[in-house]
Amino acid sequence: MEHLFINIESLLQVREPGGKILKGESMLNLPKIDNAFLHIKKDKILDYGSMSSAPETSAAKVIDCSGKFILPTWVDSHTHLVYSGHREDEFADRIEGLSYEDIAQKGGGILNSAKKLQATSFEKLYVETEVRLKEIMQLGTGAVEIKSGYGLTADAELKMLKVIKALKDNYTLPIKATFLAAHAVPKEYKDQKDAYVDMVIDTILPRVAEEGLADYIDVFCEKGYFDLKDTERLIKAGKKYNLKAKIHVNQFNSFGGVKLATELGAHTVDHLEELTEDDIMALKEGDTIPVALPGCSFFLEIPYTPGRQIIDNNLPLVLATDFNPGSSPSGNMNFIVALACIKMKLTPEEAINAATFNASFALGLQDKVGSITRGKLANFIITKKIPSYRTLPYAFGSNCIESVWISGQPIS
Ligand SMILES: N=CN[C@@H](CCC(=O)O)C(=O)O
Ligand SMILES: [Zn+2]
Repeated sequence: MEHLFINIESLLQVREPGGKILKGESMLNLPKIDNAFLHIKKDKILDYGSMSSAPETSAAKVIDCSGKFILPTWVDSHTHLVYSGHREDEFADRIEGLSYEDIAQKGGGILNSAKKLQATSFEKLYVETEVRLKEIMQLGTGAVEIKSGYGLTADAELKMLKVIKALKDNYTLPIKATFLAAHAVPKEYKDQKDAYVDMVIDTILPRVAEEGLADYIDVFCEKGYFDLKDTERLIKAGKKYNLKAKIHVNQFNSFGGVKLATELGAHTVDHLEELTEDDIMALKEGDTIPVALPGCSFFLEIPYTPGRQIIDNNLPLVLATDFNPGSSPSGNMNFIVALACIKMKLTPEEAINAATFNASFALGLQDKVGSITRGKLANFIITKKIPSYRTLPYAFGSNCIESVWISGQPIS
């Protein structure tokens, strides 16, 4: 099946194949073609250009896009989409003055979600997660990373990863799975953190690798969770199974995790709300990609990742939702792009680049998604009739999306 989209007000993020991740000033450039056409065949982008060179074809269904913009779907490179139940009570506790740390200390937080998830069947967990996956696709996400980490036992971690595997099998959007058993020390291992890390490395990780259930390994490197030594052990253990590292780091404290992760060649470092000059230096010395999660800053009222400073240091930046029940219960990438502009002072062009093209590199999906490029997946957003693409972050609470296409099909 072929589709030809014509009279597109502006076709955004148009790039030739083989580009590199955007750093510094290059993030300001959002390449576009005004008054454009887009031609797709089956699940791929076949061609695009200005309307003056639009093909005359009877093979394609023609769709008029006058007044509308087309851009690649968002790439959400950091989510915890698999969870069971919610944590609204903790939300209310925080409104009454408790901090995220206070709640975790009383057995809430990640351990609360782990308790719920351990008691939930695979089938129910799949259904709960699928609802969220469908929701984020409607919101324009066309590739996503999903983590384990609310299991914290071999069985429950594998259950989570199998839910992700089932979603990979049942949906055409690219999904990457990340193994995050080192998300919190479970109650059963209280005061025996080393024994828990041993168990993760010696028992769960080999099974995860053997069954091919993960693409990445992650650690919550933070005071009260996992320290530098644990993080190093887990990154090195993942490497033995060819799992690159994506690390939760510097969410509340900066104590050397960024330097360690970059030196060990982590693929991404995510959060970075607390970032020192030394951390910036470490990022500049390596190839590790910094990922900001402004939904978490918004929801927990903690500092925003200094994205402006990261870009001004000629580094790349990626934006993601961190969709999870505790610190960011939203998978709305449109809101993330708006927050990045409003709170982190990114320009709309920088924010869109961080949430599409650069984000595809954070998942190793740069040959498949992230831009309008011949041969890439036909995963794109058609906006409503809006005055400018800058309306997307500007009208932050409005739904500017008319339809979302994944693998050459409109999703319903
Ligand atoms: N910080 C660690 N993990 C999640 C939050 C987990 C939770 O509160 O359930 C995050 O990325 O913010
Ligand atoms: Zn997270």
